[in-house]
Amino acid sequence: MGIDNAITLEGTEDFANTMWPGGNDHFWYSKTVLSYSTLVSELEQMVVRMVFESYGVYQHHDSHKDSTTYLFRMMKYRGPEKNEANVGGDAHTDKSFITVLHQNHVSGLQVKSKDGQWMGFKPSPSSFIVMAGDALLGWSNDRINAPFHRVVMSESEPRYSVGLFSFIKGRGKESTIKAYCGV
Ligand SMILES: O=C(O)CCC(=O)C(=O)O
Ligand SMILES: [Fe+2]
Repeated sequence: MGIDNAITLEGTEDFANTMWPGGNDHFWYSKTVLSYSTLVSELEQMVVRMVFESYGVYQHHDSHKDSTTYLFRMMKYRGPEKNEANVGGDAHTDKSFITVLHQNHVSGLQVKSKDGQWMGFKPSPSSFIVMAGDALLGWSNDRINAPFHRVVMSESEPRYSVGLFSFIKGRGKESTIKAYCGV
Protein backbone atom coordinates (compact mmCIF):
# COMPACT_ATOMS: atom_id res chain seq x y z
CA MET A 1 0.00 0.00 0.00
CA GLY A 2 1.46 3.36 -0.92
CA ILE A 3 0.68 7.01 -0.25
CA ASP A 4 1.78 9.58 -2.82
CA ASN A 5 2.68 13.11 -1.71
CA ALA A 6 3.22 11.75 1.77
CA ILE A 7 4.56 14.98 3.23
CA THR A 8 1.35 16.87 2.45
CA LEU A 9 -1.90 16.59 4.39
CA GLU A 10 -3.77 16.34 1.05
CA GLY A 11 -1.74 13.25 0.12
CA THR A 12 -2.27 11.44 3.41
CA GLU A 13 -5.97 12.41 3.58
CA ASP A 14 -6.59 11.28 0.00
CA PHE A 15 -5.28 7.87 0.94
CA ALA A 16 -7.30 7.70 4.17
CA ASN A 17 -10.48 8.73 2.31
CA THR A 18 -9.89 5.95 -0.21
CA MET A 19 -9.30 3.37 2.53
CA TRP A 20 -12.16 4.50 4.77
CA PRO A 21 -14.66 6.24 2.48
CA GLY A 22 -17.20 8.33 4.35
CA GLY A 23 -15.35 7.82 7.63
CA ASN A 24 -14.46 10.86 9.66
CA ASP A 25 -12.42 9.16 12.36
CA HIS A 26 -9.30 8.58 10.27
CA PHE A 27 -7.78 12.00 10.78
CA TRP A 28 -5.39 10.48 13.35
CA TYR A 29 -4.09 8.19 10.60
CA SER A 30 -3.41 11.00 8.11
CA LYS A 31 -1.74 13.07 10.83
CA THR A 32 0.44 10.16 12.00
CA VAL A 33 1.65 9.31 8.49
CA LEU A 34 2.20 13.00 7.77
CA SER A 35 4.30 13.59 10.87
CA TYR A 36 6.33 10.40 10.34
CA SER A 37 6.95 11.17 6.64
CA THR A 38 7.84 14.78 7.37
CA LEU A 39 10.41 13.80 10.01
CA VAL A 40 11.95 11.08 7.85
CA SER A 41 12.02 13.41 4.83
CA GLU A 42 14.29 15.68 6.93
CA LEU A 43 16.69 12.76 7.30
CA GLU A 44 16.50 12.15 3.53
CA GLN A 45 17.19 15.85 2.87
CA MET A 46 20.19 15.78 5.18
CA VAL A 47 21.64 12.85 3.21
CA VAL A 48 20.94 14.65 -0.09
CA ARG A 49 22.70 17.79 1.21
CA MET A 50 25.74 15.68 2.14
CA VAL A 51 25.78 14.07 -1.32
CA PHE A 52 25.48 17.43 -3.14
CA GLU A 53 28.14 18.95 -0.88
CA SER A 54 30.58 16.09 -1.33
CA TYR A 55 30.33 16.31 -5.12
CA GLY A 56 30.77 20.10 -5.07
CA VAL A 57 27.32 20.85 -6.57
CA TYR A 58 25.63 22.27 -3.47
CA GLN A 59 24.37 25.30 -5.42
CA HIS A 60 21.95 22.97 -7.25
CA HIS A 61 20.55 21.56 -4.04
CA ASP A 62 17.59 23.97 -3.63
CA SER A 63 16.16 23.30 -7.07
CA HIS A 64 16.55 19.58 -6.48
CA LYS A 65 14.72 19.86 -3.17
CA ASP A 66 11.89 21.84 -4.79
CA SER A 67 11.22 19.04 -7.24
CA THR A 68 11.31 16.17 -4.73
CA THR A 69 8.17 14.18 -3.88
CA TYR A 70 7.77 11.38 -1.38
CA LEU A 71 5.95 8.06 -1.47
CA PHE A 72 5.21 6.31 1.83
CA ARG A 73 4.67 2.55 1.85
CA MET A 74 3.70 0.09 4.58
CA MET A 75 4.65 -3.58 4.37
CA LYS A 76 3.81 -6.72 6.31
CA TYR A 77 5.57 -10.06 5.76
CA ARG A 78 4.27 -13.13 7.52
CA GLY A 79 6.53 -15.95 8.68
CA PRO A 80 6.79 -19.02 6.45
CA GLU A 81 4.71 -22.15 7.07
CA LYS A 82 6.60 -25.41 7.45
CA ASN A 83 8.44 -26.32 4.18
CA GLU A 84 7.16 -23.18 2.48
CA ALA A 85 9.49 -21.34 0.09
CA ASN A 86 10.47 -17.75 0.83
CA VAL A 87 7.44 -15.58 1.50
CA GLY A 88 9.42 -12.33 1.62
CA GLY A 89 10.20 -10.09 -1.33
CA ASP A 90 12.17 -10.71 -4.53
CA ALA A 91 15.56 -9.13 -5.13
CA HIS A 92 15.31 -5.70 -6.74
CA THR A 93 16.75 -2.20 -6.79
CA ASP A 94 14.45 0.72 -5.98
CA LYS A 95 13.38 3.24 -8.64
CA SER A 96 13.63 6.03 -6.08
CA PHE A 97 16.35 8.66 -5.59
CA ILE A 98 16.72 7.63 -1.96
CA THR A 99 14.82 5.08 0.15
CA VAL A 100 14.61 5.28 3.94
CA LEU A 101 13.40 2.07 5.61
CA HIS A 102 12.32 1.48 9.18
CA GLN A 103 11.06 -1.78 10.66
CA ASN A 104 10.11 -3.79 13.73
CA HIS A 105 12.44 -6.25 15.50
CA VAL A 106 11.97 -9.17 13.03
CA SER A 107 14.94 -9.61 10.70
CA GLY A 108 14.65 -10.46 7.01
CA LEU A 109 16.05 -7.61 4.90
CA GLN A 110 19.23 -8.53 3.03
CA VAL A 111 21.41 -6.27 0.90
CA LYS A 112 23.75 -7.50 -1.84
CA SER A 113 27.31 -6.25 -1.62
CA LYS A 114 29.30 -5.22 -4.70
CA ASP A 115 31.08 -8.60 -4.60
CA GLY A 116 27.76 -10.45 -4.79
CA GLN A 117 27.32 -11.50 -1.13
CA TRP A 118 23.88 -11.24 0.46
CA MET A 119 24.20 -9.56 3.85
CA GLY A 120 21.57 -9.73 6.58
CA PHE A 121 21.69 -7.78 9.83
CA LYS A 122 20.06 -7.57 13.23
CA PRO A 123 17.43 -4.86 13.00
CA SER A 124 17.05 -2.13 15.55
CA PRO A 125 13.70 -0.36 15.92
CA SER A 126 15.60 2.86 16.66
CA SER A 127 17.58 2.77 13.39
CA PHE A 128 16.83 3.68 9.80
CA ILE A 129 18.26 2.16 6.63
CA VAL A 130 19.17 4.70 3.96
CA MET A 131 19.62 3.25 0.50
CA ALA A 132 20.36 4.74 -2.91
CA GLY A 133 17.86 4.03 -5.67
CA ASP A 134 18.14 3.88 -9.47
CA ALA A 135 17.48 7.63 -9.81
CA LEU A 136 20.50 8.45 -7.62
CA LEU A 137 22.63 5.97 -9.59
CA GLY A 138 21.62 7.83 -12.79
CA TRP A 139 21.99 11.29 -11.22
CA SER A 140 25.51 10.47 -10.02
CA ASN A 141 26.53 9.06 -13.41
CA ASP A 142 27.02 5.59 -11.88
CA ARG A 143 29.11 6.78 -8.92
CA ILE A 144 26.59 5.84 -6.23
CA ASN A 145 25.47 2.24 -6.37
CA ALA A 146 21.78 1.33 -5.99
CA PRO A 147 22.09 -1.99 -4.17
CA PHE A 148 19.98 -5.07 -4.85
CA HIS A 149 18.02 -6.04 -1.76
CA ARG A 150 15.37 -8.59 -0.82
CA VAL A 151 13.38 -9.84 2.15
CA VAL A 152 13.94 -13.43 3.28
CA MET A 153 11.59 -14.52 6.04
CA SER A 154 12.75 -17.21 8.43
CA GLU A 155 11.19 -16.13 11.71
CA SER A 156 7.60 -17.03 12.55
CA GLU A 157 6.62 -13.57 13.79
CA PRO A 158 5.44 -11.08 11.17
CA ARG A 159 7.83 -8.44 9.97
CA TYR A 160 6.47 -4.91 9.59
CA SER A 161 8.34 -2.25 7.71
CA VAL A 162 7.70 1.22 6.35
CA GLY A 163 9.54 2.97 3.56
CA LEU A 164 9.79 6.58 2.50
CA PHE A 165 10.87 6.82 -1.14
CA SER A 166 11.98 10.12 -2.67
CA PHE A 167 11.44 10.83 -6.38
CA ILE A 168 12.30 13.77 -8.61
CA LYS A 169 9.35 15.02 -10.60
CA GLY A 170 9.66 16.03 -14.21
CA ARG A 171 13.45 16.32 -14.33
CA GLY A 172 15.64 14.84 -17.00
CA LYS A 173 19.32 14.61 -17.73
CA GLU A 174 19.68 18.40 -17.44
CA SER A 175 19.69 18.07 -13.67
CA THR A 176 22.26 15.31 -13.22
CA ILE A 177 25.79 15.66 -11.91
CA LYS A 178 27.04 15.12 -15.47
CA ALA A 179 25.06 18.14 -16.67
CA TYR A 180 26.41 20.24 -13.77
CA CYS A 181 30.09 19.32 -14.15
CA GLY A 182 30.44 17.43 -17.44
CA VAL A 183 31.64 14.22 -15.75
O1 LIG B 1 10.47 -4.34 3.76
C1 LIG B 1 11.58 -3.89 3.54
O2 LIG B 1 12.39 -3.63 4.44
C2 LIG B 1 12.03 -3.65 2.12
C3 LIG B 1 10.95 -3.19 1.22
C4 LIG B 1 11.44 -2.85 -0.14
O3 LIG B 1 12.50 -3.25 -0.55
C5 LIG B 1 10.64 -1.98 -1.02
O4 LIG B 1 9.49 -1.68 -0.69
O5 LIG B 1 11.15 -1.56 -2.07
FE1 LIG C 1 13.13 -2.05 -2.22
